[in-house]
Amino acid sequence: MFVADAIPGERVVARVTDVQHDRYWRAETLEVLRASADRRPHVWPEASVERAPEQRAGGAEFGHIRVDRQRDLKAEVLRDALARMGGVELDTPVRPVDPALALGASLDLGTGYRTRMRLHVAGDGTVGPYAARSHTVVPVASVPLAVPELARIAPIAERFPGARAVDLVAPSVGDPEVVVVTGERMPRAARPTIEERVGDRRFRLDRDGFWQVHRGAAATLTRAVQELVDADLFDPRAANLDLYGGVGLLAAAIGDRFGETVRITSVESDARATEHAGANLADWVGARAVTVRVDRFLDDLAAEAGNGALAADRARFRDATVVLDPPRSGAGRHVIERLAELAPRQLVYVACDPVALARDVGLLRERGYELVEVRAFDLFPNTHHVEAVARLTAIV
Ligand SMILES: C[S@@+](CC[C@H](N)C(=O)[O-])C[C@H]1O[C@@H](n2cnc3c(N)ncnc32)[C@H](O)[C@@H]1O
Repeated sequence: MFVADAIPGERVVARVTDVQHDRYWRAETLEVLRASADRRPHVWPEASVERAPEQRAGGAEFGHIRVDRQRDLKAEVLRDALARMGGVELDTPVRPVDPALALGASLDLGTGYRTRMRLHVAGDGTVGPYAARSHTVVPVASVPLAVPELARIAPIAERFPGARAVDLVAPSVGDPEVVVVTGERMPRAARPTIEERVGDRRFRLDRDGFWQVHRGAAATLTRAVQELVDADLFDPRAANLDLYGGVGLLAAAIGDRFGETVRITSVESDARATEHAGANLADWVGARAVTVRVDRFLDDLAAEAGNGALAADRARFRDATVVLDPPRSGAGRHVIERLAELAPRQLVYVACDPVALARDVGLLRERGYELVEVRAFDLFPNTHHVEAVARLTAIV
């Protein structure tokens, strides 16, 4: 039974809300009878267990737990998923974002870190987050997970009749913005762009395009990918890949680590992101960005191989390093099978869902890869989410 708003070991009164699944049910806490020593006042008063469940703001479902216990719980989920689905026994601590990269976020409270946040709009124009597990808009007096400059300008007391949503965006370069989403489609070329800085490097992207949410996330993942790639296995001339590449963040991480001669192709399905990636990666003559779904890209490579690709081409993939950073659902069986056929030397897998990662690790282990190392980062404090970066190498 998954009991929302409780902590393992507590005694609570809970209401069962979902009995549709064979293997688990869901419930929500109504009252805490014996609290855990790790319970604290919720960081977001409107999400507190003292409110009726349907009036609790969603998006901060761990906010009632001390932050170090939150990390332990996430580490347990990762360990359990890797054991059950990946077939690997591995203890991976979940690390807080390095304070030097967290730039003002509170590591003790897990607040002040979100550079992106969506407020939803109710029928009467009021804005707020959705209540947990529903589409009811909950009015709030603050947005504590947002970076301070967004928290200051969040129009939580205003009304936006007719709008679909209100997006808050705080890029690392320039001013924070409030964007009223109306649902009208803007011509591609007219979409506003923003700039993000990671170390000394700048990335351009659409204002509503994908970028890592935590203020320190892009730098944390850049560093993790750079440290996890095994330099002895890295060949700058191989057909290196950055799959699900967005605007080129992780291809640039590889480029910055291994120098200007690096060959790497960033593969991304969103055409606008790829256009930006092309420009963001201009420092490397051997870097390119292509707009295509990863499964299609790998299918085409497989078809070429079937048509008698040159041995030299096949070797360029076998010598390659592949970074992949798929959406929450993970890469999945088809992509993993195709990747395993190309047999690159090493994979660095960036995952925002430990269960999808564990499933894909299991599939890769059945196809000649071993899991060498996993690092996990608390890029979403006060939520159940955790980011993990794994290195797998081909067993020769
Ligand atoms: C988690 S983001 C990672 C982006 C980038 N690596 C970064 O860190 O900024 C996943 C990206 O994959 C893209 N994407 C989703 N499904 C895809 C697919 N089937 N093929 C290619 N790209 C896809 C999304 O548009 C998004 O940019």
